[in-house]
Amino acid sequence: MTLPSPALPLPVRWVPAAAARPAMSAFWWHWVASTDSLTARLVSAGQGRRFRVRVLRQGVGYPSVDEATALGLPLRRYAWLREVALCLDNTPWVVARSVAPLTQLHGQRLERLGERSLGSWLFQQADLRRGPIEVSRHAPRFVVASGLWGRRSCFYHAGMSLLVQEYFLTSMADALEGPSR
Ligand SMILES: C=C(O[C@@H]1C=C(C(=O)O)C=C[C@H]1O)C(=O)O
Repeated sequence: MTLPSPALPLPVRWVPAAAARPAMSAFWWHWVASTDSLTARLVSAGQGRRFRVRVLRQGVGYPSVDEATALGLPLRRYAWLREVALCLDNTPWVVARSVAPLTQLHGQRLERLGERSLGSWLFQQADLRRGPIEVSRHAPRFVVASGLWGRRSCFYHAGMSLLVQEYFLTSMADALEGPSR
């Protein structure tokens, strides 16, 4: 019998936010279920700490199976991928990975964002729609730091869909004196 290679990542299991709520403190529910800009919320919660988007990785690649499924994209189709750490005073509070099918970009040069927040651009788009928020307790592959809750949702703008996954780190709970769940 051949065992699956340990190098193959397990797919991350996502559930609707409401299904995760009983296991979540009110503190984290407030962060996880919010549908406005996380960037804006972090700036405000930072209380004068300097907010910075640190780009960890950006470019063209293949989405994972669960990412492709969330976007309704056939497997092995190229996408634009962006992984960032959202930092306050240089401490990462959230890590995020965004995935957009290449064929839907219609000339949008998202790499030009650089260290500007994707959220601050997205939330300026008048036609922006956001799909339902899903939650996971399992750290996705792109997260190396220890985290508490992950969430994801798709944004839709000008014929483009963009899956945004955000993982809240223990450093954020520590800084805000929030609970660990
Ligand atoms: C979607 C938002 O944008 C945030 C900023 C990101 C970036 O710059 O890559 C990625 C995900 C989000 O955490 C938001 O602010 O709500």
